[in-house]
Formats: sequence, structure tokens, C-alpha cells
Amino acid sequence: MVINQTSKIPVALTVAGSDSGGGAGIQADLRTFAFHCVHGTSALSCVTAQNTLGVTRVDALSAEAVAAQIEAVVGDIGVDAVKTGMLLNREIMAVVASQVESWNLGNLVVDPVMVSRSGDRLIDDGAIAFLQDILIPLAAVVTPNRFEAQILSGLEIDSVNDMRSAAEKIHSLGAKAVLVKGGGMKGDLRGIDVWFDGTRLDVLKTENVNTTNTHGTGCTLSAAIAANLALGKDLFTAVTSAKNYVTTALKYALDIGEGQGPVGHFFPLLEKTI
Ligand SMILES: Nc1ncnc2c1ncn2[C@@H]1O[C@H](COP(=O)(O)OP(=O)(O)OP(=O)(O)O)[C@@H](O)[C@H]1O
Ligand SMILES: Cc1ncc(COP(=O)(O)O)c(N)n1
Repeated sequence: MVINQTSKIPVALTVAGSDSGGGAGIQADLRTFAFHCVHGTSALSCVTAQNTLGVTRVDALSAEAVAAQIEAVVGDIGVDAVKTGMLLNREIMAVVASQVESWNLGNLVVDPVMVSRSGDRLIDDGAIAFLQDILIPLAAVVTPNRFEAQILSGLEIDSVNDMRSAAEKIHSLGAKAVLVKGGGMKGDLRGIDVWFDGTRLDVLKTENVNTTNTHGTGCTLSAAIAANLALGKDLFTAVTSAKNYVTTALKYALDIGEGQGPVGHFFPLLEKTI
């Protein structure tokens, strides 16, 4: 990609939580935007005290503070794509939905974050129904992992066929397009995602990367989809390119901390120096 001084720099917005360990959330999203040559902006929903072992504390921002951040960014800079991650509660989700509607924000990627890799709950119980009924129907694409897809579809997911059924069910709930992610499956299925947009039902397969350092894969994938949309790619191409970015980032995952380390977003720099 060539960017010169007259090119309009694409802008993406992430509405998500902070991960103090730098592996997921806002930190992963902004790095992902940067490595796609997209200017990253953010609206913070909450602050987590978190590392590779888990989440020890969560402090929510007020819904008004989240709305003010979105207004500040969209009202001045403008955005070409938006992703949502950890929104935590119903009040925050409600202002995000109303901001998306009032600014008429298209290119919305909803990552329905519910539980962390380490098993910590990242959403209030009462917020799941709101996510499902109000936010997901506004999205261009929703990207549940295995666990989230089970909750949203009400189906057990143990096979690719189950992932297909869940994608169809979640689509029928009002999502325009669905990507059921396979990172939480067993063995080779970890590299498999299932796409459904109402007509096209596709299995997207990359190699299974043999690592336990997978913290932030879902955040990185949804941020990369938003970055690709901001760059003007069509939705399906945005998703497949994003999946390839995550696969390579997994190969360069960082072995830091005592638990599950994060994916290596900056592999393009490393490859240049090798
Ligand atoms: N070991 C792996 N090998 C190859 N691809 C993987 C592996 N683990 C996850 N992925 C891919 O990473 C992407 C994110 O999927 P995953 O199911 O891990 O999301 P998630 O659980 O939401 O992630 P997060 O850990 O950020 O919550 C998907 O495209 C999935 O196929
Ligand atoms: C702030 C924040 N957002 C999202 C996740 C999910 O990511 P993961 O499942 O890799 O822990 C997280 N752990 N923390």
C-alpha cells in the first residue's frame, strides 16, 4: 500500500476495554490498526487489571464518558469503520448503539466479548440480551468465539457442522453476517472459522498454529476486519485478510508472563529485520 501526503488516511475507531497486560482490548486494537496503516482512535469502556494469567479487577467508565469519547472522535475526525469489544454492561451498550445510529456509522464490527481466554467473565449477565437484540443487528459482521456462539445460538458446538448451524442461527437473530471463530475448538479445528451472510456459508481455514500464546486473537481479528473495511476492502475480503494477519501474528506470539502470552502484532517489522 502506498500512502503519500495527499492520500486520505483511513480512520478506525475501537470501543473497548483496556488490558493492562497489553495483549487484548484497546491495546491490541490500536496496534492492529497501526500495522494496517490505519489511524486508530478509541473510546474506552472500562479499565481491566489484567495480565497473561487473568483479570483481577474491572472498573467501568460511565456510559456518558463512553458517549463523549465517541462524539469527540466522530464529530471532528470522522471514522471509516468501527469495532466494539468489551462493552461490559447494558448502559454502555445502549449509548454505543445510539451513537452508531445517530452518526449513521456503517462498517460496524461487533466482537461480542463475554469471557476472557483465562476464563474471566467480561460482561454483566443482563447485558447479553441487549447485545443480542440491539447491538448485533446494527453490525455489518458479528464475530463470536465458540463460547459466545453457544450462548447466542443456544446450540452446543463441538464440530464444524455445529459451527455452521450456530452461524445460521445467529444470522437469523438479525445479524447481517456472522463469523463463528474456532480458536476455542480442539486440535486442527482451532484454525477454522465459519462465515455466513445469508447466502454464502463458507469454512475459512488457515493452519492451526501450535501455541498456547493466543491472548488477544479475537480482538486482533475484529480490529483487523475494521481496519480492512476502513481501507475500502469488501466485507468478505476484509475478513479473510484479517484472518491471515491473525495467523501470522500467532506464529510470532510473544512468550511473556506465566500464562497465555499475546499474539505478535509487529511481525511485519521483525520480518524486515530478519
Ligand atoms: N491456534 C490457532 N491456530 C490458528 N488460528 C487460530 C488459533 N487460535 C485462534 N485462531 C484464530 O484466531 C481467530 C480468533 O479466534 P478465537 O476463537 O481465538 O477468538 P476469541 O476467543 O474471541 O479470541 P480472544 O482470545 O481474543 O477472546 C480466529 O480466526 C481463529 O481461527
Ligand atoms: C479488555 C479486554 N478485552 C477483551 C478481552 C478478550 O480477549 P481474550 O479472550 O484474549 O482474553 C480481554 N481479555 N480483555
